[in-house]
Amino acid sequence: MQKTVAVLGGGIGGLSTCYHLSKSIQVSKVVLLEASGRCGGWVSTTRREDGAVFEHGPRGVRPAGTTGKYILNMLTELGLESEILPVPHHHVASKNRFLYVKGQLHKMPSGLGGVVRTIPPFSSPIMLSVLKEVLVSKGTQEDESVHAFVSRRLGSELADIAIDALCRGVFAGDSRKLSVRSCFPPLYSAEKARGSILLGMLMGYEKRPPVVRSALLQRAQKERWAQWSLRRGMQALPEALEETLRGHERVEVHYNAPVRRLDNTAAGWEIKLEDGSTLKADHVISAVPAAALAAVLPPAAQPLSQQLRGIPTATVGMVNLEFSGSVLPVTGFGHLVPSSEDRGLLGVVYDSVPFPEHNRAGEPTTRLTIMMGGSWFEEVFGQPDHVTEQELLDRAAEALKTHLGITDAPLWSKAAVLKNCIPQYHLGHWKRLETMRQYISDASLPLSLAGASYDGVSISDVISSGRQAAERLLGKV
Ligand SMILES: Cc1cc2nc3c(=O)[nH]c(=O)nc-3n(C[C@H](O)[C@H](O)[C@H](O)COP(=O)(O)OP(=O)(O)OC[C@H]3O[C@@H](n4cnc5c(N)ncnc54)[C@H](O)[C@@H]3O)c2cc1C
Ligand SMILES: C=Cc1c2[nH]c(c1C)Cc1[nH]c(c(CCC(=O)O)c1C)Cc1[nH]c(c(C)c1CCC(=O)O)Cc1[nH]c(c(C)c1C=C)C2
Repeated sequence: MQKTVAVLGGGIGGLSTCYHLSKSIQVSKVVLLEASGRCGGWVSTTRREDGAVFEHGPRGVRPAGTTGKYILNMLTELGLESEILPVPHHHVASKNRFLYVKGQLHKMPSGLGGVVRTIPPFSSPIMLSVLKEVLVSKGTQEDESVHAFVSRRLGSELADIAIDALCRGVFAGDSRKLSVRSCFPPLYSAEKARGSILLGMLMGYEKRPPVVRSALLQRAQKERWAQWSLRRGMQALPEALEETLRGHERVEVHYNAPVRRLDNTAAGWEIKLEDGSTLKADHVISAVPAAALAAVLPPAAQPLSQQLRGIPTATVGMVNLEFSGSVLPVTGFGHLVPSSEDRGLLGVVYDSVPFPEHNRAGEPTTRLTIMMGGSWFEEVFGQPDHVTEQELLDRAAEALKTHLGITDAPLWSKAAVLKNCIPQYHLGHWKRLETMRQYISDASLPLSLAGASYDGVSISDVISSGRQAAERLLGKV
């Protein structure tokens, strides 16, 4: 097989796809087509001259699970080992996460002491709900909302407060709409395999593929890393991937190359770009958001486009702030706000706590990120295109004052609306994926799907989706 493969989208998913394709001599040419003038997609870092680093997208990656382990091996291959900033499990940013409920910050229960006692805002010990969970009979539905699943198994209080907030802190989404099967596969699989989340966690619920234990992975396990970032910010990861690809003779990287139309001909794909030029490819791997792929597929693939358009997204209002000195009344990773408390304010990340290395040099400062909107964006702020930076800054300042008592004027700020930045895996997402993949197979379309729209939104999941798309094409899986 000597193929030309076009990869659509230069986010972390598209870059990972190209990286894995480039390792095989079966592919004669890899062409990466990215609409914007930069790589990385939602992975975006501001690096100031005084050394301060601000994240506008992802800020930490979990090394847990197969996908988390795999990415550590990739960091070694990319020569990024010395850049890693690990946060171990015993770090205060791993132990302390807060919920803002009824006008007060509450530390989320953690460790044995935290789960055996009644700790506000909960009215009974979490351990009690967990032990009772073993006795709850197994669900029979093919899918369930995250909220319904947790209410049924662990009680409505945990679902209303903790799980509602968790879904906002990962998907910026609504636990009453998000699918447990697609958003939290371990919970769904544990119940299916063992009849209980607790038993599933204790006894195991799936076979995990072996992962090569590189020296870095062994170090992460020995030091018990909970998450990691990079010294020059998360953007250093797509930059390193891009640099590696640029040095590769079989890879072409095109920026400012928005794909406008895909036509499937007898000789393969004809890819029309915005500038009117056309490229040919034997296979296309799409790593653009589902709706962006739907917009460029030919009319004949309408059933697929319709399914792709059915994957919703959430918009996040994001404000990065820097303050002089130490302004936080508590220390930890940050706090989340359940939707019952404030629909528009999702949470606040205390960036300086896990990553003080990203503070400016020479002067003590505090960096915070306030995240707003998500599934509630339009309801609270109106149309994303009409929301001003000042509105976001004012809303962030109000939250910092009421939640944390911070009234100082910031030294530096940046506000942005991240339109449609997180895909929402709503109830039945798994069935939609099955229908789409069946269509691609039945129609013999030389097309693969990668990126955050399908099988996980975390950096590790998205990198893994690119690797899997490449390996399937190369016949390894
Ligand atoms: C605010 C926020 C915080 C997050 N925090 C974390 C975190 O802490 N940890 C974590 O693990 N994950 C986090 N994530 C999730 C993770 O960052 C994303 O899921 C991931 O970066 C998505 O990568 P992607 O390549 O699938 O998509 P994208 O980043 O959306 O990349 C797609 C690319 O396709 C391009 N494109 C679109 N249309 C076309 C076209 N027609 N032609 C050519 N190119 C096109 C776009 O310009 C873009 O560059 C966060 C995400 C957000 C938004
Ligand atoms: C307040 C909004 C958000 C915060 N982070 C995100 C949003 C929308 C986005 C996000 N955060 C994480 C991921 C990756 C998920 C993964 O599987 O690794 C994404 C897409 C990591 C994460 N953040 C929180 C949790 C519980 C997780 C899962 C992994 C982990 O346990 O570390 C909680 C959390 N997120 C935010 C805050 C303020 C917060 C808790 C205090 C911000």
